[in-house]
Amino acid sequence: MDETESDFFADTRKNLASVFKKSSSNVEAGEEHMKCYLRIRPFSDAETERGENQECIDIMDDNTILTKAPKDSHTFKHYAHGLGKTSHKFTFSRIFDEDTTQKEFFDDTMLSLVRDFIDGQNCLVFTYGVTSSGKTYTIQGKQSDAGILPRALDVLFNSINNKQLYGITLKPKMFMDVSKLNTEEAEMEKKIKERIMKMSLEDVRDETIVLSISESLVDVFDIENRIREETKISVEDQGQIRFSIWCSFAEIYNEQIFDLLEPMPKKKNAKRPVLRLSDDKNGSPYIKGLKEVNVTTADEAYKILNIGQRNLSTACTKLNHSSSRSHCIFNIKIIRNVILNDPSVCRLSLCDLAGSERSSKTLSQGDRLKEAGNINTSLMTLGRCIEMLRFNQNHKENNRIIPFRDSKLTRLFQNFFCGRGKAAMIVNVNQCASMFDETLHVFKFSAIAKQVRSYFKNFSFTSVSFNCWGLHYMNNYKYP
Ligand SMILES: Nc1ncnc2c1ncn2[C@@H]1O[C@H](COP(=O)(O)OP(=O)(O)OP(=O)(O)O)[C@@H](O)[C@H]1O
Repeated sequence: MDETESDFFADTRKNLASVFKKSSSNVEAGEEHMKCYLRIRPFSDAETERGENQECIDIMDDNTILTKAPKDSHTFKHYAHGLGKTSHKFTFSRIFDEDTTQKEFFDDTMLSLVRDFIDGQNCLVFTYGVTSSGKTYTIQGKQSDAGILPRALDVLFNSINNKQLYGITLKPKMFMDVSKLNTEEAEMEKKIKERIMKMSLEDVRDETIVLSISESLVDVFDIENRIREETKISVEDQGQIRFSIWCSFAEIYNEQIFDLLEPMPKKKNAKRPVLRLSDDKNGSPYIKGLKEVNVTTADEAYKILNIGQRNLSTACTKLNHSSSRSHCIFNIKIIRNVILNDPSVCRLSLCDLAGSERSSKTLSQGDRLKEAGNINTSLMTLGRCIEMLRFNQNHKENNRIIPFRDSKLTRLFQNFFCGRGKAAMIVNVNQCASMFDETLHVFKFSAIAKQVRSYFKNFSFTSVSFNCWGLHYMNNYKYP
């Protein structure tokens, strides 16, 4: 190659690299402590009547609370026997009191993550708290007052509205790969979507599992009348880009994974198909066979959420009639198709964890006890992973194995904790005196979690390769 030619290629490479860089993603690589938000829910009338308000939680400022053990709690009794303390101080990235509206909560916590997600970052948000503490209310909310998930969907579609990829030509696969679809495959995808969208209440009527439909979902199919989030994030600086959005919804129940977009089996005693975890070529775990549905509007995505919610198995416990006994993970994937570039994928996962209380509190028996045991196993594993992550970050020379593989939940979270995304935790609490000991556990868990640093990379930029005029660009990603 003579000098002029090599100059030409060098210039071309430079130009393309700048196009590539600009249009692929705006998110910088970095490191930050995992955001840990506390949301305190108001007392219900019944709780007030029962005398649950004993001023156990005192909000000192935007970041600090002081807990005071009520007289009937184990914590207080231990103290009376000379063990421990009656009051503890905890800090959070931000504390939201009982008067915080859904809109305020979304704007101050989730909106920046949605911005990162639209810019190409993988993000995980999970709620942690005892049963009836407001986890589902925070994620899903009500039709008239949406939680962070429907609002995130609105912001996403408001932002990419006129920049959607036409037709179903690409589909996400595995953790964050993408495949090209031929005409037949595209037709198949359309049919799968039509089938899912047609699912209605009738499909779950015969179900033998106890199903409890949350009050927030009574009018789920009156979607046109829902209140929408109007915020929009500009994508103009992302160059010539087209977006394609895909959703999936999974449930982990008794350490088994189910597709919430799979119709409930009609026959009595028929079992729901169990899905398995698999690793992609980068070692990233993903749920094999989980249906991913192409959605073109926020309303479609919202309908998917509600269809999945209807399929969700719930068990009645003494504490909360409609208490959710499973971990539910709603995934949104964006395929970013940039001119001169291979498509790339980023994902936002929102996980509504099962209640963190111990089984004795919920008077669980038999199957319910097994259920509660498994919930606690995965939450305990999550606790151990978070503790080990913190240990490893403070002992770089003496790293220990993080037990991600000990539960399905932690395997799925693994990527977000290991440099392939950002994670944020929402701690939900009620202020009931009778739940104080359990709530204190939640605070102690969050005290460790908030010390974990998340390393994140601009993954969509670093993992993409492209070919042009014989040039080949490939960036190998090294995990921190
Ligand atoms: N911030 C809030 N403002 C008003 N009501 C709330 C708030 N948070 C929760 N609630 C109400 O409290 C009750 C329990 O909330 P929710 O069902 O979200 O709890 P949960 O933590 O998801 O429980 P589970 O783990 O059993 O599913 C619901 O009736 C919900 O509407």
